[in-house]
Amino acid sequence: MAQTSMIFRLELDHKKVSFGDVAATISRAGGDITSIDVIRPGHDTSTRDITVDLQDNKETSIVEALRALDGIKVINVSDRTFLVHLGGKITIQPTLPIKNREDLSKVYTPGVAKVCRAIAEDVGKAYSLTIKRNTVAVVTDGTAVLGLGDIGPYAAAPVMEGKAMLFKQLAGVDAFPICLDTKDTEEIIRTIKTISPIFGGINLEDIGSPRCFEIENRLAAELDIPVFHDDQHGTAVVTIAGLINALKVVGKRMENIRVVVNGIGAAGVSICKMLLGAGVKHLVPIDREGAIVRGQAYPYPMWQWLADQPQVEAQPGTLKELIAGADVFIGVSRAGLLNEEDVKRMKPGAIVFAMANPEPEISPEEALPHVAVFATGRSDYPNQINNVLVFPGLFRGALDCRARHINEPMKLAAARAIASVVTSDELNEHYIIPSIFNEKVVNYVRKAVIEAAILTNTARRTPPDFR
Ligand SMILES: NC(=O)C1=CN([C@@H]2O[C@H](COP(=O)(O)OP(=O)(O)OC[C@H]3O[C@@H](n4cnc5c(N)ncnc54)[C@H](O)[C@@H]3O)[C@@H](O)[C@H]2O)C=CC1
Ligand SMILES: CC(=O)C(=O)O
Ligand SMILES: [Mg+2]
Repeated sequence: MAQTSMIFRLELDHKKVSFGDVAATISRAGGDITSIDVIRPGHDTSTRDITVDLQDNKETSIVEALRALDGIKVINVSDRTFLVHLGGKITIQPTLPIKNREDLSKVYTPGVAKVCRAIAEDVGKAYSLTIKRNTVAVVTDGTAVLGLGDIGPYAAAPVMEGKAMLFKQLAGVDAFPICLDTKDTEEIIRTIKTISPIFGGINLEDIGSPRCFEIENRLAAELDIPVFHDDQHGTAVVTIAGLINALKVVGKRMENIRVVVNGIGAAGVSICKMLLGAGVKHLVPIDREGAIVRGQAYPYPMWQWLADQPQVEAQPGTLKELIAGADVFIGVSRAGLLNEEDVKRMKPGAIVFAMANPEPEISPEEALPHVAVFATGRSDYPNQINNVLVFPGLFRGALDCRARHINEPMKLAAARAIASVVTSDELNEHYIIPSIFNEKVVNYVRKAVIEAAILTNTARRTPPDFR
């Protein structure tokens, strides 16, 4: 259950109730008071805002317990998570003020016309004379939002705004959320192509599989700016980074481990591909109907591709059956699919990455006593394996060198760069992956991505610090 923070605005009648009673009541009902603000002091009554950390499901019991106290009026309850979303989370700022007519005639008509003509003569100038060189579209159709599923384009917006904030804060990239009200593959491709002139890159987000594969492949082939489906490749890159370091902790090698990947959708397919590229020889991909088995026929091209790989096991079975004897479990599926009995049957030195968001495949409380390394996609536990470690630095690098594409060598370089941020002195089972607030991450990823882009001839420009 997720931890949240609420503000309870209370009016206290001092003749009937003390603040000590209020604090004890909140604590008994499962809340942890983190701050108190006096909104209206008074001799007989006072109004206070009490900020409380609590489990998501405890709000009602705290309100009921407070209402049951004589002398307390609950005026308002606000969820701090909702408060930070009021009015949205990003804005657009001009780069210079328009103070007088002269400024106006330069940034807008008539002066702007000669800049327009210059770009019309040479569209490459869009990179130097418009926002294109630093702007990325974060595009979704709202069909696979976190692990919440098909919640639609309006409900997807807070996630896309969050990604845009992270792009800006972590890497200085201007990202704009675009939530499309269509699930039609052709319409999505056409729309993204149509809006692409102003963007230097396209970050596809939370588009359900299998449509996401065709959308990304077609756009990458038809556009000359990088197109990157974050849930596929961002997730795969950060997973490989985490695995490189987790294997060092348990003293195992890629070639010898048996890896179960559960959820062969957008993230799962790309993770499986990168695992094979990284040298894994025993792979068990599993979806709802059980294992994807070597030699069988499947309706989706990506599943068929997996079934044709020699490293994929030929053994059918369910997740519960096939997790026995695994060295590594990687979950990019749904909440709560495993229990402690399942992870107990893994090999000694087990590594579990339960990455479904917002709730993992198994809770840390259940898994931790039985596994050597445990990670989730969440920010409130150690070892956060989340694609936020990837997309800011990766796009920073791709934009800075004007990469045409984001290719496999660039992704592998990014994974190794993220892993290398954790030094051998720092590495331990609770610290296999750096924090997103570690300032080295974006710089290391950017550098590695630019080097790989230059080496693979996909860079169209050498940034000044690489000359
Ligand atoms: N930590 C991170 O950075 C990331 C985590 N994720 C999480 O991974 C999950 C999947 O995301 P996507 O791949 O984008 O979604 P998706 O919808 O493309 O794929 C999900 C896959 O899981 C399968 N699945 C559903 N229930 C299952 C079950 N009981 N057993 C086995 N497979 C099952 C579905 O059939 C589908 O193939 C979500 O919870 C998402 O939040 C995704 C991207 C990044
Ligand atoms: C982190 C992310 O992109 C997801 O859970 O979908
Ligand atoms: Mg996502």
